[in-house]
Amino acid sequence: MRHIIIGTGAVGGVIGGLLAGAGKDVVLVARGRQLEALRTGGLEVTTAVGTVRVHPPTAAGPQDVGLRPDDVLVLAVKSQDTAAALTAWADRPVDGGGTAAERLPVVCAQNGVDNERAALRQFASVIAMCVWLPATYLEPGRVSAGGTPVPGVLTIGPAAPSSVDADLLAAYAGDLTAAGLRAPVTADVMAWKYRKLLSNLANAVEALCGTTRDAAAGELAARADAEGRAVLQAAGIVVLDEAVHDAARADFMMSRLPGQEGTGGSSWQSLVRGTGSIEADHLNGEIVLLGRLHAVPTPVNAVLQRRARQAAATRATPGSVTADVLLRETAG
Ligand SMILES: NC(=O)C1=CN([C@@H]2O[C@H](COP(=O)(O)OP(=O)(O)OC[C@H]3O[C@@H](n4cnc5c(N)ncnc54)[C@H](OP(=O)(O)O)[C@@H]3O)[C@@H](O)[C@H]2O)C=CC1
Ligand SMILES: CC(C)(CO)C(=O)C(=O)O
Repeated sequence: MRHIIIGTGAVGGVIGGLLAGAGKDVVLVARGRQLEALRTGGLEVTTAVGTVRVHPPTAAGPQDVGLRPDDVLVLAVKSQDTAAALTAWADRPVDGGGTAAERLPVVCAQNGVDNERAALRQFASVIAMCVWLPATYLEPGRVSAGGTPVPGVLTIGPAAPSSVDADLLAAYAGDLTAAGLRAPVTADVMAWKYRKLLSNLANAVEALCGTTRDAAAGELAARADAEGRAVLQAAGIVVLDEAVHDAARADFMMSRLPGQEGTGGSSWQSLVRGTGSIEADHLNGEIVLLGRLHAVPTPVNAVLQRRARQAAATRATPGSVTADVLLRETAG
């Protein structure tokens, strides 16, 4: 099996780097300064276990890769970049005949719940991954993950019934496990991802306010979560049972590494890097969309979605607005 990591940022870098460090066949797809750094110095991955530096082959896009029947396409771009990435890879020929969309599995190593739907529109075989991996893009060529006792827990399963061969899923989980990650396989992975979506509603709070830890930011995050739960219930969507969620998380700490305590999650990192876009349309925006479809008001997620999008577009840094201001806006 060869792992083609499409989007070698924080999550893609950690997963691809650990796989390469374990001797697995990996191709790192990246762009800009990250691609230059990977080509000149390789990729450094630091976890609580230690640091590895790996030098797998790199690619700027599908034009640089001769696809093989044993390839797995691992989508690790932010959700707003999913459609472009899928379209770029879908119609590429695979050795022996057929296209990537017909023959190769896609793994959505992403937050949110709409990447799988986008992938299933084009690819026949889609693996969903619930990513518990506190990963940081430190600088070009360097990433880290602070989870303990393993860097991350990556729960995987078919994104749609019968869309994934069971042997392939087991082999993929085996490679992740060999890389030092935990990779439980489950038939109800989308229920795990909807539960994770609820946690990720606070990503925008952290990015906008710089923290989720003070009282007002905590209240904002709690209200976003309550709206999310009401919407998912109204939509009849199955969310992972809280007891199962807590048990699965019991011995796993989503910590940051020493010296990186001041860093934040993926949306916070988007603002710090000034990438100009943020994932809120696919996180808080998913709740807003479902709220509209099922007539459940979502004022808190709507404010977070709009404010996060504006903050990214104006290159605002984390902490540009207080939670009190946002709470007042949600009141109308
Ligand atoms: N970071 C974390 O701790 C966690 C993140 N996640 C989820 O994982 C996903 C990835 O997040 P994260 O790793 O933080 O994001 P990053 O922004 O760190 O990494 C994504 C990378 O993909 C690159 N990219 C985008 N489009 C393409 C493309 N078409 N071809 C090649 N490279 C591309 C980006 O380049 P550029 O910078 O130029 O845009 C960037 O380097 C998101 O869904 C996120 O929510 C889930 C759990 C934890
Ligand atoms: C849970 C968390 C915050 C881990 O970093 C995450 O999923 C993210 O950064 O998007």
